[in-house]
Amino acid sequence: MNRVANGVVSWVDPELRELATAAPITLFQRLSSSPKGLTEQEATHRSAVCADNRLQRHEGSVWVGRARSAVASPFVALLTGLGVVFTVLGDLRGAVTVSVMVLLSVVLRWWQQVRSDQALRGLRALVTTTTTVRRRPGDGLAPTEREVPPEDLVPGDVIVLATGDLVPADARVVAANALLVDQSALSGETLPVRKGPPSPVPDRQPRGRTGGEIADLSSVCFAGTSILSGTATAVVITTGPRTYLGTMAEQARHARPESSFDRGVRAVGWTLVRFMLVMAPIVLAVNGTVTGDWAQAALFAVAVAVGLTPEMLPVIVAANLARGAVHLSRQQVVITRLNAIQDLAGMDVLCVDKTGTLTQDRVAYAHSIDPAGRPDGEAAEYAYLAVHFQTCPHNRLDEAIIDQLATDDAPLVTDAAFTKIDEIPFDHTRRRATVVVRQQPGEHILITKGDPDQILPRCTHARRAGEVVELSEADRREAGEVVRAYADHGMRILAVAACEYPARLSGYDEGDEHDLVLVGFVGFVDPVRDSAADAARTLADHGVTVKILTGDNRHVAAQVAAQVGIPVGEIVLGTQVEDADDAQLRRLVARTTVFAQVNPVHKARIVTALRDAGHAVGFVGDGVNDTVALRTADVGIAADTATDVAKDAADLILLDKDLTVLARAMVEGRRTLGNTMKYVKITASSNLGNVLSVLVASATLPFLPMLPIQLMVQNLLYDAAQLALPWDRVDQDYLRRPRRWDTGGLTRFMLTFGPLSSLFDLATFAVLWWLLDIDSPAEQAMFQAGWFIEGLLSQVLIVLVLRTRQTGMQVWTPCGAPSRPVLAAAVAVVLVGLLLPWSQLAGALRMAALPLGYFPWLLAILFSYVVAAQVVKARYLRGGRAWL
Ligand SMILES: Nc1ncnc2c1ncn2[C@@H]1O[C@H](COP(=O)(O)OP(=O)(O)OP(=O)(O)O)[C@@H](O)[C@H]1O
Ligand SMILES: [Mg+2]
Repeated sequence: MNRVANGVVSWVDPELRELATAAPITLFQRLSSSPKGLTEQEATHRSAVCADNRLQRHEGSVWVGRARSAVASPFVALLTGLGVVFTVLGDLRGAVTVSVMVLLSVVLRWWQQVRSDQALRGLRALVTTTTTVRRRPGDGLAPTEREVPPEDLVPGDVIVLATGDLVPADARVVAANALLVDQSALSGETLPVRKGPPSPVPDRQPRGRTGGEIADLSSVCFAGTSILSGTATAVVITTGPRTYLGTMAEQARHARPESSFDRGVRAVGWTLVRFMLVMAPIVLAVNGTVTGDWAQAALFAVAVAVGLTPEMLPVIVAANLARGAVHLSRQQVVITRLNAIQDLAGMDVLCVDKTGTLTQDRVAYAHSIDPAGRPDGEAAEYAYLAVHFQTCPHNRLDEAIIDQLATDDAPLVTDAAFTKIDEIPFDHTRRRATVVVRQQPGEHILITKGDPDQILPRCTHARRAGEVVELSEADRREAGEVVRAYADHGMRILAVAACEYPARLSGYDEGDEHDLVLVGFVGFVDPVRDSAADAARTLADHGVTVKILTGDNRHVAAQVAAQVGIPVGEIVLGTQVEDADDAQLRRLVARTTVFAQVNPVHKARIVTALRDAGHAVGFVGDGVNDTVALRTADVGIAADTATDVAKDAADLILLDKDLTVLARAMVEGRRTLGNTMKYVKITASSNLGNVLSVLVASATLPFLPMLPIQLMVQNLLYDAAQLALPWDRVDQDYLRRPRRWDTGGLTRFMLTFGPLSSLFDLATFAVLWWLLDIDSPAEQAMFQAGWFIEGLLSQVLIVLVLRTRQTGMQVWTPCGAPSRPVLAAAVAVVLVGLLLPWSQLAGALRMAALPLGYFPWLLAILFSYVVAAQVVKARYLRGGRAWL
C-alpha cells in the first residue's frame, strides 16, 4: 500500500517501482498489452472488470459524506446540548422544538450541499477533457490513435501525451521527447520535473530505503499532474481510485487549507456563540434572582441561548453560494470551486494574458519578409516546413501558418521532399521551436522559429537576395528596427532562421542552435477584441485594476494595452522579474501594469507578489504557461477553449470567452457576498436587541416575557423568511467596489441597531402592561403572544429596511426595494405569526388570543420603529461608515 503522510505521498509501492524500471518487453507482458495498444474488445472487457477511471468511488459516499459534514457542525452540537438540558429540566416541549430546529438545519444544509454538488458536477460535465489513446480495432489490425474521455482508460492502454495535457492515469513512459511534467498537484513541488523512459542501467537506490520518493520515479507520469512541454508515449499502469492521486484524494481534501471566506464564516459563528455564552448566564442570574424560580430561569436561559445560536448561518451561506453558481452558469460561467464566488467579489487586481483574452481568438498570417524588411516568401516557407514536421501541439501562430500555407498538396509535397530527423520542442521559456529535416542525403537542415529576441542573438549570418552574407552590427540593428516597426502596429512577429549540419546519427539539442542564418520574419495580425476596451472600463469602474502578463514582446504588449485603454507606464520584462528579490518585486508589481516576455514562473511570482501586498488577485489565462499562475491566484479563470491543464487549474471557466462576462460574474460574486452579509449583520443586531429586552423584562415582570418554546418558534419563523435572501437585490453602491467577508463593522452595527430594536420591544411591554392592563401572571399567555407577534414582525420588517443603505422613501423605489421573493417570504411569515395565537397551535405554544385593541398600537410601534431605523441609518452613514 502506498504510504501517505500529511497528504503527500512519500513512498512508492514496490510493484510500481518494478514496473517503473522494467524493460519495455517485461512491462508490456506484465500488463498484457503491446506497443500497438490494446484491442478495442480487450479494452471493453477490462473496463467491465475494473472501475471507471474516476476518483469518486461511488455516488453514495458523496451523499453519506455530505450528511456527515452537515451533522458535524458546532451549532448542531451546541443545540443538541441545549436540547439535553431541556430534557433534563423536564421541558419536553422545549426539547422537541430544539430537535425540530436541529433536524431542519441539518436537512436543509445537507440538501443544499447535495444540490450544489450536483450542480457543480453538472457544470463540470460541460467542460470536457480528452485523452489520446492508441488501440487496435481487432487482432492483427493496425492501431489507430483517437480521443477518448479519460474515464474510458484501462490498465494496459497506450496513451499519447503532449504539451498541455493532464495526465489521466498513472502511466509508465516508454518513449519521450523533452518531456517536462508539473507535479505540483501531487507533491506541492513547484519546479517541473523531467521525465522519460528509464535508463537501461537501473537507478541506484538510496541506502536504507525500501522504496524511493515519488519524484524519483522519473519514468512514471502520475494522474493529476500535467505536461508542461514535450511529448510522450506511455502505458497505463493503474486507473481511478487506485492511482496515487486516488489514494491521496481523501487526505488531500482534509489537507486543503481553509479559505479566507470559510475562516470568516466560522469567525462570525463563534463571535455569536461567545456572545450567547456570556448572555445566557446573565439572563439566568437576573431571572433567577428576581423570580426565585431557578428551574424556570434555567429553562428560559437555555431558550435565549437557542435563540442566539446562529444555526441557520451555514444554511444561508450555502444557499447564497449555490444560487450564485446557478446564476453564473446562466451567464456562461462555470464555477469549479463554490467559494470562488466570494473570492471573485473580493478581487481587486485582474491579471490577464494577451492572446485570446484581450485579442481575438483568431491570429491570422499577414506576410513574410526578409531580414531587411522587404517582402519575401522564404521565411514563410521555412516556417511552414517547421510547423509541418513539428509534433509538439500547434498553437495559434502555428495554426495561422498552416491555414495560410497548407494548400491542397503542400503537405504531400513536403513529405515527399523532406524527412524529419529531430525536434527541439517549443517551450515558454525558450520561446522558440526547432525541427531538423533532411532534404539531400548527408545533409541536415536545422530550422528555428520564435521570438526575435531569442533568435537574433543566435544568428551570425543572414539571407539577402538568395545569398548568405555575414550579419553585421548594422544589419542586426536594421533587423531589430523591422521587428519594432511591426510590433508598434500591434503585429506579432516570429523570426525564422536555419543552418546546415552534416548528417549524423546522434540527436540534436539546444547546443546546436547557434551560428544560424537569419532567413527573415513572419508577421501575424492579432486584432484586439471589440469588447475588450469596454470590459476593461467596466472592471476599472468597479475598482479592479487590470494588468497584462504576456510572453510576447514589449512593443506588442504596449500597443495592445493602449488599444484596450489600460494605462501603460514602465513596461517590466521577464528578466527584471527574475532579477528582483521578493521585496523589490512587491514594489515593482505595485506600479506596473504591463509585463512582457514573462515565462510561467515569472507569471506566478508576479501573482504571488501581488497577493503578498494584500491584493485579491484574479488571473485569466489559457495556456500551459498560465497554469502555475492560475493555481497561485485567488481566482484562476480560463476559457473553455483553454488547454486541459489550464482548465484543471482554474476555479472559473468562461464558456463564452469574453472579459465582459467576467466583469458580470464579478458583480454577481459581490451580490452573493452582499446578501450573506445582510443576514449576518441584521440578524446579529436583532438578536442582541432581543436579549436586551429579555434582560429588562426578566428584571421587572413577575412572569417570563416569552416562553422558551415561543422564543424558539419565533426564531425558526424569522430564519425561514431569511431563506429568501439569496434572491434579493443588492445596492448598486455595494457592487461598485471589491468586497471581502468583513466583519470589522459588525460590533458597531450590532451596538447601534440592537438597542434600537429593544426600545420598541420595551414600548410594546408598556402598551401591554399599562394600556391594555395585561399585568397579572394569569394573563401571561396573552402578554407573551403580544410580544411574540411584535418581536417577529419587527425583526422581519427591519430586514426590509436595513437591507439597503437607501434612506427615506428610496427604500421603496424600484432600485432600493426588496426583490419579490424576499417580500413574499416576509409577508408569509408575518401572516403566520399574526394568526398563530388564533390557530390550533396556540394551545401547544401556550398563547392566548389578543384583544383587538392591541393592533392599532402594534401598527404605531412598528411604524415608529421603521422611521426611527431610517433616521439612525442616515446618521450612521453620515459618519462615512461602510454599510453592510
Ligand atoms: N509556435 C511557436 N513557435 C515558435 N515560437 C513561438 C511559438 N508560439 C509562440 N512563440 C514565441 O514565444 C513567445 C511567448 O509565447 P507564449 O505562448 O509563452 O506567450 P503568452 O504569455 O501565452 O502570450 P500571450 O499573452 O500572447 O498569450 C511568443 O511571443 C513568440 O515569440
Ligand atoms: Mg497565452
